[in-house]
Amino acid sequence: MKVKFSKYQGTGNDFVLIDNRNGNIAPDNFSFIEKLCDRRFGIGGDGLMLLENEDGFDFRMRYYNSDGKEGSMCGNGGRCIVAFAYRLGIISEKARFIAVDGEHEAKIITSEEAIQVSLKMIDVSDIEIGEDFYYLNTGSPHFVQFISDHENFDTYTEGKKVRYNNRFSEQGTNVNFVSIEDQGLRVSTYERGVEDETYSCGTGVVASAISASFKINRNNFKIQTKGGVLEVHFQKITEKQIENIWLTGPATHVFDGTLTT
Ligand SMILES: N[C@@H](CCC[C@H](N)C(=O)O)C(=O)O
Repeated sequence: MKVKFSKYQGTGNDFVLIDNRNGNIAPDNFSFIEKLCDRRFGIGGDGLMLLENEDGFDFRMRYYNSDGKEGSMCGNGGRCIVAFAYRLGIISEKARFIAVDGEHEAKIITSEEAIQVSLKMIDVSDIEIGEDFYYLNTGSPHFVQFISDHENFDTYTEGKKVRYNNRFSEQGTNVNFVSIEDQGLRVSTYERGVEDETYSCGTGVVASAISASFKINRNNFKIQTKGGVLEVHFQKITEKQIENIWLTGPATHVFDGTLTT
C-alpha cells in the first residue's frame, strides 16, 4: 500500500501528517506510528497526526507522540494540522475540528513569509499552585517551574527528574521551565511521550503563560521557545477560571513524501 504523508513543523515541534479520511491507517497500529516517527529508521518527528472525517466538524485530529501512543492535546500539532487541512483544501481561513480534549476553532493568518495559525484552546479551571510550581491541564498536563535564566540550564535532566518522580511516573507529565525576560517569557519543555526536550510545546507555552499571569498582571505573552516565537492571550474570568485562550504562531510545511508499506 502507498501512503502519502507531509512533514510540518511549528516552532521546531515537528510532525508527520497523514490524510486518513479513507481510513487506510488503523488508529491502533501503534508500532507502525512509532516507526514513522523514528529519526533514524523512519521519517522522524516529535509526533504524528491522522486527519480523519468527523460528522459536524471540518475534521478530527488524532495525535500520537513519537513513542507511538495516542497522546493528549498537542497545541503545535493542532496548528500544523489546520495548515495541512488548508493546503488540502478542506478548510478556508477558519476551521472547527475535534481533538482528544474536545472542540477547537482556528484561524489562518497568511503573510508573505509563512502561514500563522491561531488556535483556540480548552478553558482551564483546575490550577494547582505549589510552593515552587504550577500544575495545570491545557489539553495536556503541564508542570511549570520558574527559573532565573536558561543559560546553562539542563532541561532534559531536570525535566526527566520531575516526569519520573513518585507523583508523575505512572501517568507522566510534560515539564516546562520558564524565565521571565524583558520581551516576555522564555520556555523550555521536556515532553512526555517524546521523553526528551522538544524545541517547543504549544500546550506547554499556554500553561507557562497562565502560570506567569500569577506573577505578572498580564493576559497576553510573547514566548521564546528553542524553535521560535509563539503568542498566547486569554481572559481571566476569575483568578483560576481562564477562558478564550488563543495560541498563535507559524505552522510550516517542510516536505511531502510517499511510503510503501
Ligand atoms: N507538543 C505538544 C504536546 C503534546 C502532548 C504531549 N507530549 C502528551 O501527550 O503529554 C504541544 O505542542 O502541545
